[in-house]
Amino acid sequence: MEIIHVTAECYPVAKAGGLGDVAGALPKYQNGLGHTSKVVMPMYRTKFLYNNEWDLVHEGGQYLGHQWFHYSIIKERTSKLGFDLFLVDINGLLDREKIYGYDDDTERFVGFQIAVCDWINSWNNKPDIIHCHDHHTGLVPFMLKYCYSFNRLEDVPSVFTIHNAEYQGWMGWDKSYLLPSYDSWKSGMLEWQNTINPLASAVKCAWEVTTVSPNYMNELRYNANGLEALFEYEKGKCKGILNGIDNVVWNPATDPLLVKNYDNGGVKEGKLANKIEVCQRFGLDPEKPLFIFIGRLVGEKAADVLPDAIRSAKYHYHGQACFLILGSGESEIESRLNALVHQFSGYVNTFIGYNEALAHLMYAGADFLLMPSRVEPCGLNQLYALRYGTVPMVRNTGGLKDTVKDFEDFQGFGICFEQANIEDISDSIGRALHLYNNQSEVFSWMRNYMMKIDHSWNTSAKEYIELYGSLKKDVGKHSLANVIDKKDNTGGDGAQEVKTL
Ligand SMILES: Nc1ncnc2c1ncn2[C@@H]1O[C@H](COP(=O)(O)OP(=O)(O)O[C@H]2O[C@H](CO)[C@@H](O)[C@H](O)[C@H]2O)[C@@H](O)[C@H]1O
Repeated sequence: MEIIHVTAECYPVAKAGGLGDVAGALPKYQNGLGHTSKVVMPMYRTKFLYNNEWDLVHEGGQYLGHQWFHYSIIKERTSKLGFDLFLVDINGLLDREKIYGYDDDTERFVGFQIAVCDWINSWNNKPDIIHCHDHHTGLVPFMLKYCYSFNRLEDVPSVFTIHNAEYQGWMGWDKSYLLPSYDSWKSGMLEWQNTINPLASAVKCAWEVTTVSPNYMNELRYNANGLEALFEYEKGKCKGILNGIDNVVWNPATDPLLVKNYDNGGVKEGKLANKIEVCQRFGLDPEKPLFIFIGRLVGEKAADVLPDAIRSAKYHYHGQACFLILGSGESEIESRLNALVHQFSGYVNTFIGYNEALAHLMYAGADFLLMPSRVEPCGLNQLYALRYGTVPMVRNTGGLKDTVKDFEDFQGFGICFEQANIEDISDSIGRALHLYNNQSEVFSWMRNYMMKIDHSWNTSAKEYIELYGSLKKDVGKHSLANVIDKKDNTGGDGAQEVKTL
């Protein structure tokens, strides 16, 4: 099958979080299964762009609202990432240093989606699947179905994967003119609660919707930042497929970013060498267990609770532990964490910013990884921690619940707790310290066991392929539904009409 992934991020081209990791790995594993999986994303001004060679494969133009824009599609010459990578260059709109965070992000990503649809529409063949990721690509399923210019693609199955439903890409109706002209009876397919909601639109229009873990799929029906009723209604076409990890990029035996590589056999010595390096860099004591947190410093990750939870643990357990936090986000959380560094110098330190190399070293050097997330659709950090022999400490939510089992349960290998509050986090740190100081045999068994768990993309890449296969079989059914849908211009939901066929 020929699959085209449409995404705003892809590691190592441009990554802001877990979406980049998934888009950089899943296509490679799908190609390994004998398919042709490709990635198309915006052309930002990144190191990857300047350090690689590119061929121009297409040029085109379209309207973004009333303004005509020209776009180019360039392809990385050697397919060195294990898949064909295409970048969309829209001069002045996409070619910026950051991925997100501009006032005109709405225009940027609508322009990107129009260019992608226009480009695919120009192919001689049609792809078997168009797989879109998160709200920045959420209007593509609508455009394929209802925008007149892309009519030819209406029978191409679209899959939409939700990496995080907290962010939905809301835009006011005053921006609807940005979209290519569409069947106005279908404007209901763009809307949720009086605004254009690209994530909701994708859930309505995509042929199949996936989330990045099964448990998160269930949770969305009662906690989806306002979209609960939609997920309940569309549950028939929604499925959770657990994320995997790229076992080549994340392998402690070969990772070039570590000071010492190790595998199961040498885990104790290997981790110690990396821990000494981390501790020296941040003025921490390598004799003490090292707890780390890596991620965006936002409420969703419960980063706001961290400063008080660490302070509480510091008092309760008399400074038996060291903490290192890597991340950036809300400035208030950043300054509260930095205040902690001054208060507990030698015990707590931070790196405020984004640093991929340091993240690898920290997964290798730490003893415990804290993930108290309030919302965690899958979570990759805990999977990296497992692979590097670092005990994950997670709140029982989303994908964390699907991937970590408490060490006091049968064959458990992590530490789980229920609430993202000071007490639960601090108590868990107490349990971790007890494990580290008094149960060394259990601790080393856990390290060995967790490093052997296979969380690579092998299984999940196959699950996606099976899903695509089932959609290909449905092409006839969907085309017929579209015909009926077009005759019945009531603005109703296409999914309902499929059921009545
Ligand atoms: N300051 C920093 N420096 C270096 N590296 C940093 C960093 N901050 C984060 N990272 C890295 O970014 C990635 C974070 O991935 P996560 O899956 O844990 O969260 P995220 O919320 O971004 O992803 C969303 O999408 C993914 C993918 O589907 C879901 O797993 C997740 O639950 C969902 O919230 C990891 O590779 C981590 O090491």
